[in-house]
Amino acid sequence: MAKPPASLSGQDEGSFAYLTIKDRIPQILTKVIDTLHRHKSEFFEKHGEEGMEAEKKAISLLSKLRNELQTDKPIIPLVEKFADTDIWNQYLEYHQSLLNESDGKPRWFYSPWLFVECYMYRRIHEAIIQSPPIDDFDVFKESKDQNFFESQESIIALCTYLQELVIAIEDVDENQLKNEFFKLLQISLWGNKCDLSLSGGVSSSQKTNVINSLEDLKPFILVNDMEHLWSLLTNCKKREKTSIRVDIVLDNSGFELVTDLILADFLLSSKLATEIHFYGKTIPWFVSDTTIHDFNWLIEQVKHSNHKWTSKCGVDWEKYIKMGRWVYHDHIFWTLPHEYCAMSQVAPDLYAELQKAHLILFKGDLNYRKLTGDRKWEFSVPFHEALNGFHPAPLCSIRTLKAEIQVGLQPGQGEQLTASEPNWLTTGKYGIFQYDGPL
Ligand SMILES: O=P(O)(O)OC[C@@]1(O)O[C@H](CO)[C@@H](O)[C@@H]1O
Ligand SMILES: [Mn+2]
Repeated sequence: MAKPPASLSGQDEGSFAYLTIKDRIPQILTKVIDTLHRHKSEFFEKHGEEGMEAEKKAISLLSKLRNELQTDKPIIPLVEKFADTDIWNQYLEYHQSLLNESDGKPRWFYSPWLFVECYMYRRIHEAIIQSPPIDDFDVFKESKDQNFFESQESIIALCTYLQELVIAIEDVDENQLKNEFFKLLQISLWGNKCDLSLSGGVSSSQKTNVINSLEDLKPFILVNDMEHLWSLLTNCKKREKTSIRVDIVLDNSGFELVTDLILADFLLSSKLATEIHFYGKTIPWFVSDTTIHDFNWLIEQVKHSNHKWTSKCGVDWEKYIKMGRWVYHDHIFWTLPHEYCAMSQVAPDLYAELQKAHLILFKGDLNYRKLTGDRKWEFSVPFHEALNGFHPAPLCSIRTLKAEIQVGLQPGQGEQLTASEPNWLTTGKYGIFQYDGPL
């Protein structure tokens, strides 16, 4: 197989990677520092003087980090001892070994963007865990929760839609069922527009009812493999009958997570699947990504809604978890900097888990970057090739485009878009359902 192309990186001045490292990441760091400041009295109430000292320590570590970044200092090893520390430091050494002597050390604007951006979030976590007793503070929790509350109207509309569908599901014919499946897939796709790291942590919630916009948004789906997903699941149903497992590698909490849970509920209610496995992040990640706390918190909120159909969703979701029909998994691999083609080597247990799925849905932009290695692929390279050997089970990326990477387009399609709309890759306006697996 030919060597994969070079990584996206901050070396390319003016690129989205460059602008992210130069502007967006420092902005996120500043916001984190501000969040800690604002929680000062809460830390004092909870932990007394010690809490205040911890806040100071975390802020000084984060200010140091911001300075390292802005002056393009070398990437330094992690110092604390956490479950993933050695793997991170080995990864850093590996990148060091790739450089010639004249290149110096891995640096913020020089090394692969995927590496330095993941490293930044890991260093934020390091600053927090080095600052007990506030070492379990999630610096992004507030904005994730705010996104959920600001999206209330859309959430209620979606929950109502789902419950009305579920009541009638026995009478829905095959064609209608397919139509509903496609609708809920698209809702989950456009739910990915709402991540908070793209907006530099500034609120980005869903205020309109997305169900009514689906037809208008269709032209913006650049790769649409929804039919393959339908064939795959209906064929599984015809053949296997007993168990059909769909795994969802989650992305953002708040509104996007609701759209994913609605889809997951529909898969069970329609019997297109019999069990759903979710994967979240073990540490706060890329501002809005889902941790187990966010997952449980959101279901609890939905359950206690004073809207009848919304709370019915929460009650059902909790029941699915109790029955083991919904299973949540944690794994440190998801917050490492590795491309997914390295998973079978770095996290063979996780790879083996994913192999049990009949279909894996990868939500969001960062998952796409890791699936394709965040490299400068030509737009027309087949998705299968860009996956570079990562094929645990049939899989599909459901992503709105928020980074300068896209494969599997028709010849000339990417170039045409670039000519007419220079920012098409990074605004989240376009989306894909990109499938890889047997047809
Ligand atoms: O994975 P998500 O939530 O869809 O997007 C994460 C994201 O905002 O972070 C990166 C830049 O900071 C971009 O690649 C991408 O837009
Ligand atoms: Mn995200």
